[in-house]
This record gives sequence, structure tokens and C-alpha cells, in this order.
Amino acid sequence: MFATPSIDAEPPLLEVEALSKRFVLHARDGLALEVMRELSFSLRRAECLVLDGPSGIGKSTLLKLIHGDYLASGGRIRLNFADGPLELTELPASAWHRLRARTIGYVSQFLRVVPRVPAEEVVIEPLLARGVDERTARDRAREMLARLNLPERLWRLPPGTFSGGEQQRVNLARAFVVDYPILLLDEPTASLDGANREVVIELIDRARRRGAGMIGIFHDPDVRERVADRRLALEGHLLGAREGIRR
Ligand SMILES: Nc1ncnc2c1ncn2[C@@H]1O[C@H](COP(=O)(O)OP(=O)(O)OP(=O)(O)O)[C@@H](O)[C@H]1O
Repeated sequence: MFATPSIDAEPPLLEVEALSKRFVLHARDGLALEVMRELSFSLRRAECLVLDGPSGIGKSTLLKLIHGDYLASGGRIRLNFADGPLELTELPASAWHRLRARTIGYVSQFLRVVPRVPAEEVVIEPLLARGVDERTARDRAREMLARLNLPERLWRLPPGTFSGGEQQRVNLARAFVVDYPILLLDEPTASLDGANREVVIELIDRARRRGAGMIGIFHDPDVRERVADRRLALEGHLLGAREGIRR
């Protein structure tokens, strides 16, 4: 008898094994802050994994480790592509730019604005980086900004002076305008009103339907409930700062 291939036979999109992180505070006489110890989990295609756990437990740190903003102190992060696995913890610094442009989208808590670059160009940039022609990129960026209800009069202005919610919507447009296989969402609805929260929930549903794997932090319990396919409680795996300080 031959085994029937099933979707479960597919390797997970992302595998995290025994991931650890300690920050060494050089300005504090080399004090080490242990934030994560041997965390293991996996992320499948077409799912939204929601991180649970109290403030300071390491949720944002986990997203930053996967996005390559922080170096792991131990363990592995593996991406399984159709043509084989890629070990992110061994990736040279020069390869990260391409990986972020093509594979891992990230909505950070705060928009990192580049002075004088208008909102529309901020959203177009990841499309151009993926080789989309300028006309199509502009149309798609405008469509996404309109979908997120950013007033058209703001599109040609740099977002540095925008309100928190307006900046957050530029950030969201930049991440959702591209069909990233993996999306990391750090409080994407924190500064939004109810109507725009609904738009984000729809964008997450749409990303799930096209097969994206998402890891998200959502403080709003209603949003958390509605978007989560699975939850990952960090308490069991992580040390809070209280226990973590060691020399
Ligand atoms: N760059 C850094 N240097 C030193 N310590 C850091 C750094 N980044 C995070 N930490 C510490 O790591 C711990 C976890 O922080 P993190 O932001 O990941 O928590 P969180 O669970 O996302 O919290 P919140 O829900 O409040 O956003 C905190 O004690 C924080 O002070």
C-alpha cells in the first residue's frame, strides 16, 4: 500500500528550534539579560499564529529574531522553501536584504520613516524591489492606501508628521501590498480605529487564503480571537526580565 500524500506531509514553512536570546548590556558592565531560552515551534502555510504572554516576555524580540534584526544566542530558525531549507541563523548579513525584500514582510510597532520620502513611495518601494514595473507598482500602492482609508491628500507627503494611526496604515500598506510568504505583525492594529481594524482583519484573511504564514502580536482580545488559527503562549519557554538578570 502506498501512503496517500496529505497536506500534513508538507514541511512547515518555518521551524524554530531551541531558540535562545540573551542581551549583553555593555553600558552596564556587561550585564546579561536572558529573554528567551530554548523556544521551539513551527509555522505552517495558511495560518496565523498569535503570540500570547505578558508585557516584557519577549514577543517582539521573537519577531525581531525571525526578521534578522537581532542575532540569536543559540538555536535555529529554518525556512523551508520548495527547493530546500534555508538556515536563517547561519545566513550571512549580505543575504538578509534580499530575504526581507522577497520573503519576510514585517509590520513593526512604529513606522521607520525616511525623511522626505512621500507615503506613496514608501509603499511602492517593496514592489519595485521585487521587479514590479513602476506603473503597476504605483497603481497597487494607491489601491492599498485607499483600502486602508489613508486620505489621498496625504499620499504625496512624507509620513514623519502623520498621526500614529496614519503612520501605522502606511506601514500596513507597505507590508500587505506585497504577497510575502511570511508576515510578522507586531501590534498592527494598536493605533487604529474600529473601521480600519476591520480592514486589517480582512487583509490577514486574504493573506491566509493565498497561503501566507503569519506570526502576530495583538493586544486587542477581539482581534486576537478573530485572526488566530493557533496560539503560542510564551510563558513556559521564556524567562521574564525579573529572573533573567545575570552577570
Ligand atoms: N535591544 C535590547 N537590549 C536589551 N534588552 C532588550 C532589547 N530588546 C528587548 N529587550 C528586553 O527584552 C525583554 C523582552 O522585550 P520585548 O519587547 O520582546 O517584550 P514583549 O513581550 O514584546 O513586550 P510588550 O508586550 O510590552 O511589547 C524586555 O525585558 C526588554 O527590556
